[in-house]
Amino acid sequence: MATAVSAPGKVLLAGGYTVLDPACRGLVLALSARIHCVASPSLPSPSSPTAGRITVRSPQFQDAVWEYQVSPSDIDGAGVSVVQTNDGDGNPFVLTTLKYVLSYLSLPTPPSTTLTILADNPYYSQPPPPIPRFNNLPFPIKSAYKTGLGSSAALVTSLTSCLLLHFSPEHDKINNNKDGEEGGGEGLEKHILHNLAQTSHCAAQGKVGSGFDVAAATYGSCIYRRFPPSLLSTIPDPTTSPEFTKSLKNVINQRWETMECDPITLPEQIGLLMGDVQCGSSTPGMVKTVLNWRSNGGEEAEEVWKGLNSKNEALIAVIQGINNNSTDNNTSEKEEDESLTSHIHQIRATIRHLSAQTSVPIEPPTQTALLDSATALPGVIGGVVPGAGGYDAVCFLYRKNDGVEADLRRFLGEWKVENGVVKVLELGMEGGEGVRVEDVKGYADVKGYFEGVVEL
Ligand SMILES: Nc1ncnc2c1ncn2[C@@H]1O[C@H](COP(=O)(O)OP(=O)(O)OP(=O)(O)O)[C@@H](O)[C@H]1O
Ligand SMILES: C[C@@](O)(CCOP(=O)(O)O)CC(=O)O
Repeated sequence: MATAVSAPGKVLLAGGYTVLDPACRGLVLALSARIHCVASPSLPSPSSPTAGRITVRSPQFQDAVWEYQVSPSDIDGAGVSVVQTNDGDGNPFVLTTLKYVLSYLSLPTPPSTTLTILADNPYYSQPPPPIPRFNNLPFPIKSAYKTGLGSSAALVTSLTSCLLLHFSPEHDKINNNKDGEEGGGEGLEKHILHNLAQTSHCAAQGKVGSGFDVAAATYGSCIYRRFPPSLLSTIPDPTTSPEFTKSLKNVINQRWETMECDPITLPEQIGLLMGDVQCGSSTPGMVKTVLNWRSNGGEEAEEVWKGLNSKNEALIAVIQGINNNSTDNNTSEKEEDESLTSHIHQIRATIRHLSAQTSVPIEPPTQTALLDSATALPGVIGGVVPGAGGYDAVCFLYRKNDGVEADLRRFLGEWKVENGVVKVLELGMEGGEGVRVEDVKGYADVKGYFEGVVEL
């Protein structure tokens, strides 16, 4: 029997950098661009042993097959051993997730299994339409231009969930009840999926990001407050420590009480449009510089940081206010739009100040020109350079009135950037669904991608 799961991508509309601080919250929207993972028994192979052989394939890309042999560790209590057996580049996100999930399950010799990964098109810059679903890109993953939608977080979350469901005979679904609710319902609890995906993702990245991307991949759109970073530093080295498995299970099975992921959506009449500016940025370097500036900047830096956080909170409050008042007519659409526009402007002004203070191009001048010109179009409420900022993508909010989206698309299609024009990413906002189980029949149109498996 095959198991299929998908998890959504993200856009951090407000809270870039400040969300790294557990005292601050960020506004993250889950996107309809998903990464799918399908686990199926592998076809028997005369050259490999049947137990402990895991093959991971990402068939949209060149040379994207990773074969692993899984076996018990020589050290009692250490993580299971997962060794790549084929040549070529490794994939740290896949390897670490396998190691952590199989150790959590205490499964050192899983049955021979193939995991097929399929990513929706908006994660990477694409040729002009029409293109098929799960378009094939004729190069390795490392040569793909990412659009900043959190491919690694969606991948790790769907792979974690797929492995847990496929190898846990007691669960065939995900429990969608809110974590911690009394009388909780059946299925694999989301906080276990989340904690395990978050831990694997941080370990694979080699740094602890705020984790808003894994939270959105698991729980959907939310107002996010980071877990305490010290939580993960208690987990010792998986290869050498006899305490690894015990410590991992302990961290995964507890509730991460101070982390918050409160559901939120954009008001119904407000649309989201994202554009790929096709240049790319290096997030880790930008984060390091901003955090150093904060550590060394004394009271002045602290004031900017707090000011930015309170402006982010104010935007969140306006969105929640519009959502709560949607049935009373006291506030006109015009007033709502003006309030949103003004709050977005204030956040951007503080971000530009932060950019100037740190010399980090969070909202570089070329993006300022693009955002300001687009915001001047009728019905366009405002736009931001999301997340870490830079040159990956832009994100706009607009009123869903006749013609507004079409005008904005036309405008972006004519706006010149270094490598051409801004390309609209074909995606929308999702609500609070997050990671979900998929029907394997839904992949019938892309059967050719599923090599080496017994059945779909
Ligand atoms: N379709 C895929 N199949 C297998 N691995 C993938 C796939 N997409 C992404 N990855 C893994 O994720 C890595 C990219 O992760 P990275 O964190 O750099 O990007 P991202 O999560 O998309 O970016 P951002 O955090 O800026 O949104 C790739 O190098 C690869 O290891
Ligand atoms: C700068 C930061 O706050 C946001 C990065 O966002 P993105 O990956 O650029 O969407 C880092 C983080 O939260 O992990």
